[in-house]
Amino acid sequence: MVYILSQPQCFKLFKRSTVHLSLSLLMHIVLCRRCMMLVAQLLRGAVRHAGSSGQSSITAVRGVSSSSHRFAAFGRTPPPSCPDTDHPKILITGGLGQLGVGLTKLLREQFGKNNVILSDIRKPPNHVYHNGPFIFSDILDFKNLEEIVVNNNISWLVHYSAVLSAVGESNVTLAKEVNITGLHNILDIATKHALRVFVPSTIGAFGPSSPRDPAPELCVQRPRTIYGVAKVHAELMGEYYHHRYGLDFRCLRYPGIISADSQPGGGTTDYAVQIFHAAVKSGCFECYLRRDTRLPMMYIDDCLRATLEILEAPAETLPSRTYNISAMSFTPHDLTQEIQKVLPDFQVTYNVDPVRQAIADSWPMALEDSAARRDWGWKHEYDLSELVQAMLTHVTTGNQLVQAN
Ligand SMILES: NC(=O)c1ccc[n+]([C@@H]2O[C@H](COP(=O)([O-])OP(=O)(O)OC[C@H]3O[C@@H](n4cnc5c(N)ncnc54)[C@H](O)[C@@H]3O)[C@@H](O)[C@H]2O)c1
Ligand SMILES: C[C@@H](O)[C@H](N)C(=O)O
Repeated sequence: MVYILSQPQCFKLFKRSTVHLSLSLLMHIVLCRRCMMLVAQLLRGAVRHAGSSGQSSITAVRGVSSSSHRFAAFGRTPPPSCPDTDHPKILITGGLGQLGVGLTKLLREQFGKNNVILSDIRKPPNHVYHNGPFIFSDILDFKNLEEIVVNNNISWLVHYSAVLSAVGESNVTLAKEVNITGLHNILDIATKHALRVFVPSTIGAFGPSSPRDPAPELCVQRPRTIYGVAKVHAELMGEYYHHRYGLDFRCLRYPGIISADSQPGGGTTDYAVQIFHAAVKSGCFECYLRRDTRLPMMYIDDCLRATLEILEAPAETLPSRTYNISAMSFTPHDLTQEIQKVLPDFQVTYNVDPVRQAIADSWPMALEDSAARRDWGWKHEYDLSELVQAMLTHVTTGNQLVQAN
């Protein structure tokens, strides 16, 4: 005899957390699709469990249907009651931006696919969705964020959600909400649930009265953008929570990050990504910054490795909780010349955007990062020539793949 259950019937069945589902009973019922996924998870856990204890029945997970978010997460990640190893369980907010997908890949390689949950308020592309756990999370929704942290047994939180410098100047209200109110939610939840929390800061946390060449770790910070003001606020709040409540807060001031397979999200340094795509596709590029605008920059692989390194660093090696990290500094003209060594016909023209130029002029030309090198062994691998080689190779290969498909 076979029983076919509808979704509500399945919910009822699983809601009774004390019920024991025997394997023979399961063989006679056909569950709805979502519940089949849950049962598969339970069976996997039971097989592991049976291997050690010899039991052959499965206890339904308590309260499994009490929340749709929790249920969705169970469908895609192991239940919190069966952590597969001692690895941290990591949540990345704002993970669909320029940096999040790459960091997710690196952290999954290090800690296991199911231990890293990517989240954002946008719908992920198919290849991201199918690559590991993804969940909707709006950092402005405190309750939803806390529920995700608790239900998934999160121990580390990487907070990437942000509104970047140029977009922030065009929508100050949104930047205040996401970059300040959102950060408060993150710090409060991280403190309440004893999480390790990583919040990136930026060269944008310095301003025109900061020393510019190079900007040291500790100096005057009076940024002129809402993005920069929010990042100084994040640095200070994180350090305050660390000293006041013992929060394990870790922060790196990133330079402008350059990546081949992810697009920048509306910052002032975006030109340094766009230029490579233009060089490969059309052989010409119109730059919105002046040719002599020198800014600190870094290849994404170095940035993500630095992030993993500070996340893993033993607390006693971190006398400071906010570090500069640096790799190279260049102007649009320097970058053009380096690209022209490979693509001699590449042409760049300049059409300066006054908003982004004013932002860039208020930022440092270089960062001083000796504390990171001394305290936790930071070392960059990519200088300008290696960056250009890597970017041109990746962008060209990416283009060929797109054309081939
Ligand atoms: N990319 C860089 O050059 C650079 C340099 C310095 C610092 N940073 C910092 O690194 C972090 C990641 O940068 P990025 O370049 O990937 O940013 P991005 O702008 O590309 O992505 C930010 C993500 O945040 C998400 N987001 C916006 N509002 C949200 C909300 N309410 N809830 C949840 N998510 C929300 C967006 O959907 C987006 O996917 C940011 O904090 C940024 O300030 C980046
Ligand atoms: C520098 C960094 O914070 C970001 N890329 C921006 O330009 O806004």
